Amino acid sequence: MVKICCIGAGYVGGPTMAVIAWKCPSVEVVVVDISVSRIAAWNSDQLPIYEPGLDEVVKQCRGKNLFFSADIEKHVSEADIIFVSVNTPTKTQGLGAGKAADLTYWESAARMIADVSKSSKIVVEKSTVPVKTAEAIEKILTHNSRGIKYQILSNPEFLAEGTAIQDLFNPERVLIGGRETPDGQKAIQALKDVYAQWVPEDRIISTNLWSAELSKLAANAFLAQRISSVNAMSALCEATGADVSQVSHAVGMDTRIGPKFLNASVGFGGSCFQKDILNLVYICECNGLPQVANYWKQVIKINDYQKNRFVNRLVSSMFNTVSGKKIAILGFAFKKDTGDTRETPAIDVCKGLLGDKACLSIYDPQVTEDQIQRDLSMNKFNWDHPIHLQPISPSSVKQVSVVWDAYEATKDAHGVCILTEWDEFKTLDYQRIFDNMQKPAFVFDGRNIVNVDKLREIGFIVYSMGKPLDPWLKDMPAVA
Ligand SMILES: NC(=O)C1=CN([C@@H]2O[C@H](COP(=O)(O)OP(=O)(O)OC[C@H]3O[C@@H](n4cnc5c(N)ncnc54)[C@H](O)[C@@H]3O)[C@@H](O)[C@H]2O)C=CC1
Ligand SMILES: O=C(O)[C@H]1O[C@H](OP(=O)(O)OP(=O)(O)OC[C@H]2O[C@@H](n3ccc(=O)[nH]c3=O)[C@H](O)[C@@H]2O)[C@H](O)[C@@H](O)[C@@H]1O
Repeated sequence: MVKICCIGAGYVGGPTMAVIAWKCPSVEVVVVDISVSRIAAWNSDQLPIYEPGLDEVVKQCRGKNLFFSADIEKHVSEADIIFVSVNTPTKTQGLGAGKAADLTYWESAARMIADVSKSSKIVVEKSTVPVKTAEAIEKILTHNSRGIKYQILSNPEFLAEGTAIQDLFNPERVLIGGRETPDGQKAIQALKDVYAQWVPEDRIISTNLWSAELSKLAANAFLAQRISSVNAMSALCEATGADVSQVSHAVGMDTRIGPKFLNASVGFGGSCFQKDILNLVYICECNGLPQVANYWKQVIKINDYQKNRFVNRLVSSMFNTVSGKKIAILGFAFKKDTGDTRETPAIDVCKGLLGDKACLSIYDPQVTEDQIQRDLSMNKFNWDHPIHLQPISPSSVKQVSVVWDAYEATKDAHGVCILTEWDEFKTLDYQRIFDNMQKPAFVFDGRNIVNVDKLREIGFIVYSMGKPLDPWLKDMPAVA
């Protein structure tokens, strides 16, 4: 029986291994983590992450060929294939701070593998890492090998949160990079054999190590670039009276461009887009390519501009002050169908409004009060570390209350901000919300999910990203 061990029981390690276990009953899969509480949660009825369809897959396999354990060394030493899916956050200090990937967790995992291994291993990079990381890992392993052979593979993950199980069941491609040596090719084949249990062979592609590592950074950069492109257009739409949804539709009908990933928004979030682009920028700079670095930097700059623009629109349309005003925040997760708040645009928008002394009442169906308070009091980049190593939230932010109902959040509010596109926000009783708000009542839709005409009929002043402006907003001072 092939034994797989995955180091890192997070958003990638957990679902990916659960699906491998489900699809490969003859493989034993153990997921290990330094966070004991996370492992306990994986072994309970309340999984540590919310992902549609995940519960069922875990329940079917757990205890049969899928295990979650904090006994890292035992399971690493017994495994044939070791996936490493640990955090690779942006460095906060020292060389490359604010850009380079922090490989501390990766390196400590690699050293531990070298310490405990007694047989040959295939070590698979599942985390997103800088190009050439495999070389560094190879050096750590071989310099400490005591005669044991290691093959390093790069097998980046392309799943998106909220659709992870669907993406893993039916991936558009599985990418495996390895050494172009006979041993390297043998290792690629061994991993191919696992995926081939359910992925059609033509979708499993193999490349050299560096192409696989770079393809992952490139894919995320291209995706984020699309969003920044459409968001840049949204600003121009507002200035000219064009409607960004109509522009996206018309542009996306060109099959060379395609219709997906062209929704204007308050900005992209999530744990990876910004981190991976910063990482790419750093790699370009280190390779003497400042023009290329600057090109990709713009994707992040437009994203920051979009979040600022949203806050400025809000404040300027509410008589240039939100001091002491209740603002309802609907949605805090970085996208729907996840409870993940890493780099969610809601953090920047909320901090912007708090900076103008607003009182926020926040509702998200999947995010806890504790998480929101932590996010609003934590420094940038401190969030992407193992939970037990994160700073303890100093004190809760006083002007923030977290409620469990959209109607409660909006009661007596001056304005409503929609920051996550949860389906339930599309079907709220907006007449009821209007009746219970201060007047004039504002809606700022950062996800373009409400029916603008209907809301205006009710009496709301509505701002929707990239849509023709409400006459009220046209008269307000120009914004950034
Ligand atoms: N979240 C996502 O949708 C995707 C993430 N990725 C990449 O996958 C990697 C992991 O991301 P997530 O799963 O989202 O992070 P995560 O934070 O949810 O999970 C990482 C886990 O690794 C554990 N860990 C850290 N160091 C460890 C060590 N030395 N030994 C054992 N466990 C250790 C942490 O306690 C944590 O539970 C990152 O490189 C990310 O860029 C790639 C594709 C999608
Ligand atoms: O490396 C990763 O972590 C993953 O990053 C993204 O997945 P994810 O961040 O989970 O979610 P996306 O659906 O890509 O959304 C990212 C952000 O962009 C925003 N977005 C997305 C699409 C769009 O048209 N407009 C838009 O603003 C979303 O609301 C969200 O805030 C990629 O889609 C995955 O392929 C990749 O594996």
